[in-house]
Amino acid sequence: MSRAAERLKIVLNHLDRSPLCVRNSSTSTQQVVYSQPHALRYTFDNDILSTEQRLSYEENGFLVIKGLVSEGDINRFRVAFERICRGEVKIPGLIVMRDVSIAKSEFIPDQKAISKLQDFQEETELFRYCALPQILKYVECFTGPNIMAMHTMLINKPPDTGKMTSRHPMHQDLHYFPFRPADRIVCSWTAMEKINRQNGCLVVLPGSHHGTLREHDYPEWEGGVNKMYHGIRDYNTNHPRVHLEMEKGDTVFFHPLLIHGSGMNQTQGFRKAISCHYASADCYYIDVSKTSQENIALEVKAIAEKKYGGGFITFEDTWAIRGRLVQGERTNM
Ligand SMILES: CCCCCCCCCCCCCCCCCCCC(=O)SCCNC(=O)CCNC(=O)[C@H](O)C(C)(C)COP(=O)(O)OP(=O)(O)OC[C@H]1O[C@@H](n2cnc3c(N)ncnc32)[C@H](O)[C@@H]1OP(=O)(O)O
Ligand SMILES: Nc1ncnc2c1ncn2[C@@H]1O[C@H](COP(=O)(O)OP(=O)(O)OP(=O)(O)O)[C@@H](O)[C@H]1O
Ligand SMILES: O=C(O)CCC(=O)C(=O)O
Ligand SMILES: [Fe+2]
Ligand SMILES: [Mg+2]
Repeated sequence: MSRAAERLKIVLNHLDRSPLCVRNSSTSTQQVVYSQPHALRYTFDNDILSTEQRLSYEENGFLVIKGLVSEGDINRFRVAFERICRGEVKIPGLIVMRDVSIAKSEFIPDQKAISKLQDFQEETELFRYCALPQILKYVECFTGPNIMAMHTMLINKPPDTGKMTSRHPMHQDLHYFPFRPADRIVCSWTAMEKINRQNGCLVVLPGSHHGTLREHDYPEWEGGVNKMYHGIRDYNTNHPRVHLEMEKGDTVFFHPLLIHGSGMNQTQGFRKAISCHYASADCYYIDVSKTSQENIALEVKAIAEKKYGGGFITFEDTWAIRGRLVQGERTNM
């Protein structure tokens, strides 16, 4: 092999790209096949993940860590959530969502049932979740050392009213994000109680993160769909599914292209989970106009304008305003 080809091999090897084809100057095109294990593009090696865990995330697009968040912390998040439900605190930027079947009904037992809190970055107690050292340790394996908490949620999936509106359609979270690269974004999602098929656990399509971002829109569901619950219309229903049944404190980290959703809550309890989407602060914003993300960008812009007035806020701005640095330096986002 020529010196240049040798160097190219070293550089590309460093960039984790294999196998590759290089032109050998002296003879014809030749195939260079590496003998090292398959290149890892989704994770960094910082001594937290075992090789098995790295390979599993690379292959499946998610990783469950058992018992990562303590009972004490979860109980504190629950107390903070209930104070918000009772209207005892006013948090700037917080969005309180009710299930559409309740919001649109005149005959409801509990007017106050809250299905989701969104954007709790200004609520100190809940936001503590996003900065828990044991969570950030894992997040760093996916994002690298400069970490932004971009989106926060506490999901309180209500008992289904019979209209199946407690379901969350199959989707990719990247649909909502005007920043890239996707591989430097990760969601952490922690069960605040035992979560199983009965109360509507997460359902994932392992390996679907290897695909591209798909078109999303409201599903055609008879009983109605919650605002912004877009789904993928034509995902492969034969793709193997995994139901992530989890115990209180178990945490799943997953890639923003992983196709996932959650089932109907067939119990009488409110199924609770807390989550944060992180991105490397080195990510960059993209303009999503005229892409498949334009539909969600217009919806989010409309909500921001209704809340804050204007006409000057871009979809990217709505993210830059909400994002908070949780580790390292705010280099770009
Ligand atoms: C500067 C920063 C600005 C930031 C703006 C932020 C905008 C929100 C960003 C959301 C981005 C999501 C990113 C997620 C990334 C991860 C992927 C997660 C996927 C999701 O979970 S997306 C689902 C979450 N969706 C939302 O939170 C939607 C945002 N919420 C809302 O728009 C409002 O809360 C809502 C739902 C419209 C309720 O508004 P409100 O005005 O408070 O409620 P009213 O009771 O007055 O009802 C008005 C009107 O809306 C109907 N309604 C109420 N609830 C729902 C519902 N859940 N689904 C559908 N429709 C609903 C209600 O019946 C009324 O209808 P009318 O026909 O009577 O007018
Ligand atoms: N406004 C609300 N909207 C949605 N869920 C709520 C609201 N207030 C409380 N919750 C949640 O609903 C669930 C049931 O609350 P509820 O007050 O009925 O019972 P509890 O607090 O578990 O027990 P207790 O009977 O001692 O009050 C709890 O998990 C609570 O976190
Ligand atoms: O049902 C849930 O808890 C998670 C739903 C979800 O995937 C999301 O909000 O992005
Ligand atoms: Fe999601
Ligand atoms: Mg109570």
